[in-house]
Amino acid sequence: MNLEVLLSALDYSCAYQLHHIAIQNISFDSRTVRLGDLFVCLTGHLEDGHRYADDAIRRGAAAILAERELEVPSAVPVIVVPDTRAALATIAARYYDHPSRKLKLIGVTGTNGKTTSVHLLEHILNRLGHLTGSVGTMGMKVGKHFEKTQNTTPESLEIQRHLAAMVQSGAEYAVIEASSHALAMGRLRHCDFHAAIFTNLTHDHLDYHKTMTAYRDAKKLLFTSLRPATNGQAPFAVLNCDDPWSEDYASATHATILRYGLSKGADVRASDIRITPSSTSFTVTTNGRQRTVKWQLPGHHNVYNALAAICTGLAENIPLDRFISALEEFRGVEGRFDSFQSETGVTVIVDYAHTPDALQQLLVTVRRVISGQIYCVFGCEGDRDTEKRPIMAQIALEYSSYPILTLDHTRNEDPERILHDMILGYDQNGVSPARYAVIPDRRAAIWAALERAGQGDAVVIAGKGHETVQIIGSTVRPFNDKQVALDFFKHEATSTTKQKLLVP
Ligand SMILES: CC(=O)N[C@H]1[C@@H](OP(=O)(O)OP(=O)(O)OC[C@H]2O[C@@H](n3ccc(=O)[nH]c3=O)[C@H](O)[C@@H]2O)O[C@H](CO)[C@@H](O)[C@@H]1O[C@H](C)C(=O)N[C@@H](C)C(=O)N[C@H](CCC(=O)O)C(=O)O
Ligand SMILES: Nc1ncnc2c1ncn2[C@@H]1O[C@H](COP(=O)(O)OP(=O)(O)OP(=O)(O)O)[C@@H](O)[C@H]1O
Repeated sequence: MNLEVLLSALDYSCAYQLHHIAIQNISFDSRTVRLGDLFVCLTGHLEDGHRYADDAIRRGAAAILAERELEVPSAVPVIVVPDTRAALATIAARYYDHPSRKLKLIGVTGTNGKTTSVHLLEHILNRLGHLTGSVGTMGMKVGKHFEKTQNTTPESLEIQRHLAAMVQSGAEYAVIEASSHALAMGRLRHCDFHAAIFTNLTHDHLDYHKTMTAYRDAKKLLFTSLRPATNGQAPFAVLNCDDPWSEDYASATHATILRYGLSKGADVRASDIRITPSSTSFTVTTNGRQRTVKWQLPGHHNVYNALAAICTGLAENIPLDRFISALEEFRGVEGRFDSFQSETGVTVIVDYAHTPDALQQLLVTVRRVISGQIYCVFGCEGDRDTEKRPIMAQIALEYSSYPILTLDHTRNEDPERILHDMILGYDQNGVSPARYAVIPDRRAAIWAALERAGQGDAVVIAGKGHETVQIIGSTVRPFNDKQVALDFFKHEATSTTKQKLLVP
């Protein structure tokens, strides 16, 4: 694409004429630059992309987009803008020809439930014959094409590339997770949202946002970026009316609002919720109509996820009965309440709960279906929100029979420090060490819980869900909670067989 055309929506300064330069591609990582690319220097948390302009030029960059003049070795134009991250979003949308305008783009935001909601909507829309694409924690998907994503909500260039791939594949809907980091960093600028869904706002990410108000305001950006009515279709916002933060979002948007929840004022309301070990059922009331829903996803929190999806179906004029039938077939997302029972009658539940609210919802749900002991193995991530650590440990103590505190990804933080933060409240409140265990090695912690558990008990392994690695310092080692639990039972079975063989 012609560079001057690409930059036409930006205010920039540059000592060179640009109209004769054609660029092949855009990159914000020098390591991926190829001949003829435009390299965009981003200031990161660890590195400053401006330091890599030379590297990008060595690899063939045709031009550099930066926030300041740079001494570059050859006659490569340096284009200066005040904010390269904002500029990247603008040119990415231009480069891919504004793909979000050609899709019904649905954004899901909230502390918990984004991934579940995106997968649920994708499943239902597909079942009803609509082609969709999705982006989130589990990756980017359109049709049979799948790509891993580094972030829940990738950088703007990646987002626009994914949306363009969806348009190319003929998708009608794009359903994407809108993380608060992404909204705050402007990764979703120039995304023309048709709908915004809010799940909930509870304690998380205060390392980044510092205050709950700033965290709320980041999410608000999704509601202020809903597009104007297009082709006679009004944008809509779906809000959880049982969450007090919802009204802030209601007042921030011009879109049609649909509210869901258990309270009387909800447009889509659930009542008569029954949770059994194998299913959850509830009654949905909307527009004076009632319908019973029975599905496999456990817990009140998943009832909320279902209600948010039903609001979306209503706003899209999808007949309620058809929508609910498709919803009932949804089997959940890998690593979210992923459970199995051992031959010895122990229920193992692997779940991605890594926030205080998610952990509480999880343990409350487990208590409803398990009458025996509940062993809860979990850790808190290093280099992330430290404030939530003692809160989560307190929740584990209150809602499980026996917490086993262990490590999650420690990243560059001292593991001792993380565990110290977690048990801070226990120490202050004089909790007896007999009521919990601290086993830093995650594998040993999971095995210790499984060794203690007997028939009718549950072992809840929280925090890492579907993940397949554990990051300790700069080492990324393969690790999957479910596999570790399965290994335990395999080991048990082999040692029992060996013992039998040894008995004369
Ligand atoms: C802390 C943070 O937000 N980091 C994000 C950031 O990376 P960074 O700032 O650390 O990048 P950096 O390493 O400092 O490098 C700065 C720039 O120099 C460039 N560089 C660097 C080295 C080199 O040799 N050449 C080069 O060009 C890099 O490509 C980058 O453009 O920019 C990267 C590219 O966009 C992101 O992938 C990365 O997300 C990391 C993985 C991350 O964990 N982010 C978290 C905080 C996050 O955003 N999470 C939310 C979800 C959270 C949730 O809901 O649970 C998300 O949406 O993912
Ligand atoms: N609506 C909800 N309310 C509270 N907790 C929920 C809700 N939905 C899911 N959870 C809990 O949060 C965990 C993570 O769910 P999910 O992956 O859907 O959320 P997420 O918002 O995508 O999380 P992340 O942004 O960290 O990837 C689940 O395993 C479950 O324990």
